[in-house]
Amino acid sequence: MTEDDIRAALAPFNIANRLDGVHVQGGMVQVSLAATRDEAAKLEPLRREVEAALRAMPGVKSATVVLTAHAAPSSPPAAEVLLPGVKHVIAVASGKGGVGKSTVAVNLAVALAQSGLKTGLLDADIYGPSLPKMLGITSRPEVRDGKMIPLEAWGLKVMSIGFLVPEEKALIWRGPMVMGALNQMLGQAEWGELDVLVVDMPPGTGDAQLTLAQKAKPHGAVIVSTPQDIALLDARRGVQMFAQVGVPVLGIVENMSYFCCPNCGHRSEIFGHGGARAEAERIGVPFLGEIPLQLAIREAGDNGAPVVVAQPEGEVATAFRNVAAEVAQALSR
Ligand SMILES: Nc1ncnc2c1ncn2[C@@H]1O[C@H](COP(=O)(O)OP(=O)(O)OP(=O)(O)O)[C@@H](O)[C@H]1O
Repeated sequence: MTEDDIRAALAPFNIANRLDGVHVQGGMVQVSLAATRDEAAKLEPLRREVEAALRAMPGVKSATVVLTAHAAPSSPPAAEVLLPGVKHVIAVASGKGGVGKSTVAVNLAVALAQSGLKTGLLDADIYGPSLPKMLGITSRPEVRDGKMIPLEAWGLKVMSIGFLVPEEKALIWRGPMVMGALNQMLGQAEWGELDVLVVDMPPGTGDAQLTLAQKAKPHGAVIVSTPQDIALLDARRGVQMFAQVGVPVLGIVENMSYFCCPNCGHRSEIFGHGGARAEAERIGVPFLGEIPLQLAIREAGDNGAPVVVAQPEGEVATAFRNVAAEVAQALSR
């Protein structure tokens, strides 16, 4: 049980701007929250809630949360200065797993880099960090002066939770440990100056996703969905989650939109077609484009060279570049 574990456990409470001190010793925890005298009574229920949550953590023998009666610091919350050199953070998210979120995140990031923007990619998918494989990265980041140096691939700076924990173990990590690792990648990696950092979010709309959305403070989110009804329902939840934390949705991408037989050219709409465009119109967010279901996309991902690199002139690369252009334009607005 470390200070970082406690800080990570406190993340969902969104009290970073009040955190005045965290002390941990032998399973005993004390947390101080800054509050003016006038605020103390109002904050008492929150104080008790935080204390109860800490006491329920495995490994915590005792926990006390105190309100320190002086002015709350006026500096911005810690999360806002986690990435000082990064101009824009974009979250790529999906309401459900397996819809091609990581594939879109990788190709979007490479397309942004190809357009001349200094781009980073952060694989925050705790349920299955797949970006190192998709980018052909086999090494691990160096640590210099206590900071991890992101690896470079296809013009991107890359960090992945997969660098910090073996893929098969990510799932069984406890929440605080996962948040600790994500904090490390957000705050203690040497990202340097970046125009855009693309964050591949864990699929779904649970607590981990919400906390991460708050921590990474994205300037916008891209939601990936297939045309299928069930995936669209989940995508809608994703849009709602970002609205809850005040992150604008830059748009929806429809992945696996259609399939063209490479032999006869016949077009099949395996998961339906056009659902994401209709959904985007319904909820009033931009529709960013359609990506077909194509063998080349899967092969490129498995071979460690994203399709925008492997087949830069192809239909799919063009579709990804159009999505990147829309995203870059939305950010510049
Ligand atoms: N348009 C596509 N055409 C062909 N294969 C695709 C396409 N999009 C994704 N895939 C393949 O589908 C599989 C799942 O994709 P991916 O890992 O990107 O999904 P995900 O939504 O990030 O999944 P998870 O929820 O597990 O993180 C991968 O093997 C990928 O190569």
